[in-house]
Amino acid sequence: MAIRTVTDAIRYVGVDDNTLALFENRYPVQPMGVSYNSYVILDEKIAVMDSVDARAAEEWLSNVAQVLEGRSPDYLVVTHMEPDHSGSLMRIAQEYPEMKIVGNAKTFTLIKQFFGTGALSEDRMLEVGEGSILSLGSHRLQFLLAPMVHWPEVMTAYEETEKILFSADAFGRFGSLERTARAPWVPQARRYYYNIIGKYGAQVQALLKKTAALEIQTICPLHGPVLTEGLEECLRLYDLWSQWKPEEPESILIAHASIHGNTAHAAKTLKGKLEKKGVQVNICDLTVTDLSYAIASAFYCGKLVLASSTYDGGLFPPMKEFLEHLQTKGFRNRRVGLIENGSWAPAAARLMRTKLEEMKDIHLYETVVSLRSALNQASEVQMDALVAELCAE
Ligand SMILES: Cc1cc2nc3c(=O)[nH]c(=O)nc-3n(C[C@H](O)[C@H](O)[C@H](O)COP(=O)(O)O)c2cc1C
Repeated sequence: MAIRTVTDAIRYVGVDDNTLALFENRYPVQPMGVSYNSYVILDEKIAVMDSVDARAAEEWLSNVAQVLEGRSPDYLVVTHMEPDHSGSLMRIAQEYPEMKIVGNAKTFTLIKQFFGTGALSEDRMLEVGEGSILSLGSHRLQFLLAPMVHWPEVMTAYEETEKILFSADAFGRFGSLERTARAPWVPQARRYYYNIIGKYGAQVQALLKKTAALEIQTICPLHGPVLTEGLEECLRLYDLWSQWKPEEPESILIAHASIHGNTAHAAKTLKGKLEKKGVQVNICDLTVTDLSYAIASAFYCGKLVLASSTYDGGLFPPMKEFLEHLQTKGFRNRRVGLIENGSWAPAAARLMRTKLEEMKDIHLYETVVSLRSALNQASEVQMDALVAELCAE
């Protein structure tokens, strides 16, 4: 039971999931867990804001019932239909047969796709659109559509009286409320943003333009803590991230994928040389680091050095996957240096370049460090030239 008070009239009834291994069956969420957030607005009319993953249905329904104290909700607002927020929709719909489901036209299409055309009777569907108002009494929800942030039917709701933005997945972060109560918002919000929403920067920008006109005192996202402090910083970062701008333009991430360790050694040597010049350097071993963390680190820095072994005439798979994931998430607007290794026919630099050339606004440094098995005098000269280029701008 994790009922929390957002304001006198608004309660958090979401559920922590501390046992899920992979969010979206892909992104590790251990040991921090994840929360499926849901809120109840108590007024003359009662609105439940979103449901939760089916894994958490029982606990959520019990939380909702406790807050309702015998009343029935009038509305379930569905900000989007992704199953981690809609998996319990039919359960609550059955529990409270008078309750209407509030969504936009696309929401109802998806409800029919997920649950069948006859799952909800037409008279239970209350369709809203851009700017629609749902009055609950002293609370009024104004709907702002946010298509493709990051599903087509996403909408947010601004509660005008208490100046609360129910932001759907925007401003969410990994980490259950219990386990990450004192953790800073930014690191897991960044990893969540770039991996889950990152591709849709233009659509996030469109949403930010709409919210800029609102006075927002609280943001209630669908994962992670309710945001009441430091909102300006959260909004600033979302503005930056959604334009694919680095947080630290001068910082360098060295990401390496090495089979037997020689390429990794070269990457570490480069790190040492750069640090001697006073540069802030992060290093990431792609063979042991989960992609979602590597992606977040790459977007954080303005400069990236990729170091990869050649593998059967191709890229060593951890580097290949990293580049593909970067591309999917819209990686752009960065300066990139290359280190390749190959014992008989190195091809990694050419292959990395080809992939990077498919991305927008990538500036490749002229010097390529090409190793034949291990770093030697000749390749170290190349490395020093790359260091000079990396430090020149
Ligand atoms: C399965 C396998 C395939 C490889 N394929 C190539 C290749 O196609 N071309 C090449 O030049 N080197 C190839 N290599 C050699 C690697 O690139 C070699 O490990 C590298 O030169 C040394 O760097 P490392 O210690 O970082 O792995 C291959 C090595 C392995 C184990």
